[in-house]
Amino acid sequence: MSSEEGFSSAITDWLFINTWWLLLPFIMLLVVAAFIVAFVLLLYMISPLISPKPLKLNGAHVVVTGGSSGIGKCIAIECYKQGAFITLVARDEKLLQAKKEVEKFAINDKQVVLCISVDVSSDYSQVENVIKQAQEKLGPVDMLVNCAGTSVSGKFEEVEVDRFKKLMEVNYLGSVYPTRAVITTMKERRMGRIMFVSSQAGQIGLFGYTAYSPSKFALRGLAESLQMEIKPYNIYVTVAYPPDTDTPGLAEENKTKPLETKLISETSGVCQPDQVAKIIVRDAVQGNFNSSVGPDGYMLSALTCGMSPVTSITEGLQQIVTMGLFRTIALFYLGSFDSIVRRCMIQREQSKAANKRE
Ligand SMILES: NC(=O)C1=CN([C@@H]2O[C@H](COP(=O)(O)OP(=O)(O)OC[C@H]3O[C@@H](n4cnc5c(N)ncnc54)[C@H](OP(=O)(O)O)[C@@H]3O)[C@@H](O)[C@H]2O)C=CC1
Ligand SMILES: CCCCCCCCCCCCCCCC(=O)[C@@H](N)CO
Repeated sequence: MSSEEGFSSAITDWLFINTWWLLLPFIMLLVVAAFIVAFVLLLYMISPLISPKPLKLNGAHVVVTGGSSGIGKCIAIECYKQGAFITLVARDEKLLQAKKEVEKFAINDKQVVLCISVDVSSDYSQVENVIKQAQEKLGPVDMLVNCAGTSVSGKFEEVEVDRFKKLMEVNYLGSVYPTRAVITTMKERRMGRIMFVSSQAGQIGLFGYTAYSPSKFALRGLAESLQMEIKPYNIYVTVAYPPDTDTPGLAEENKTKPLETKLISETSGVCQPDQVAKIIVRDAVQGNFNSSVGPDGYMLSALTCGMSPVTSITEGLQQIVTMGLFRTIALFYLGSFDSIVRRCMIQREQSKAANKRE
């Protein structure tokens, strides 16, 4: 080996080592950049999962539509027990009786229950006016509970055609109007809670609920769209999906309920309104998008979560893990609902035939 060759290989070695070292900062830069990208992606993924700060009910102004009876009245009582100021909204004289009942649960002598008589579904300017009056008396609304609602059950062709419109007006527009009336102030204050009381029949369409279910499904669409708009303003929406609940409303509905609807609804039993109210208020205070009652309610909510927002990491994980299992269980339920409907039909036809023979 000549001395010249030895010299050039020494230079190449030297150059190689030097290039290596020259590259090292770039490699490190790449690694750091990759970490930053991964971190930002992770933050991006979990950002919708970060739970909001709970709302303090003590001293808050809570408006409850449908607050003169059933679930609404119990929600008002639950909030009053935690120190809230209440506005009860409904149409008729049950209001004054309800006011007295709620007042029994005062925890301090400053608390007030205000009653407002209005039909939440007929005229927006009227609703806007009464909300203004309530805000003048008790301050800006911190939480709006849209609970005014009514139901009709019956076979599609037997439900009066007017009823389809009426239910959309009361259950859907009757929730749009009060929400529209409070939203601007809530956005200005960058705080608030809006609750919609849907129903398990707003997650699954059932025999006998062709008029009622759509009006409750509609609330979910409204809630999802609205939540995306108002989340940056720190306002949180909750949709509650209660099962049958022992209220004057249910008693009225039961008078004309088809046997099929009764048998199918029995699956998730009958709840007490005060228990339902406790769960709903807890979820609204925490800012949970979804509020369900009981094991069937839990399964239905996981199963129908679709593209609805999540409010905790555990909720998201539970949905991911349980989806397939719950769908499998659901297929059995659907099979049993179909067989209830078929059995009822056969029985009816047999008794009709027997009546003819007589
Ligand atoms: N009970 C149940 O099984 C279930 C009920 N739900 C839902 O929960 C909500 C409450 O139900 P529930 O407690 O049983 O009902 P109730 O019939 O016991 O009470 C309904 C309340 O809404 C008020 N209301 C009805 N229509 C209007 C209107 N147009 N304007 C203003 N207020 C009105 C009523 O007062 P007034 O008549 O004086 O106006 C009353 O205060 C409803 O939306 C219902 O669909 C959901 C799942 C199950
Ligand atoms: C894994 C899947 C589980 C599936 C469980 C399905 C249970 C269905 C029961 C539906 C009950 C509907 C109650 C409607 C209540 C209502 O809104 C009216 N009473 C209002 O007056």
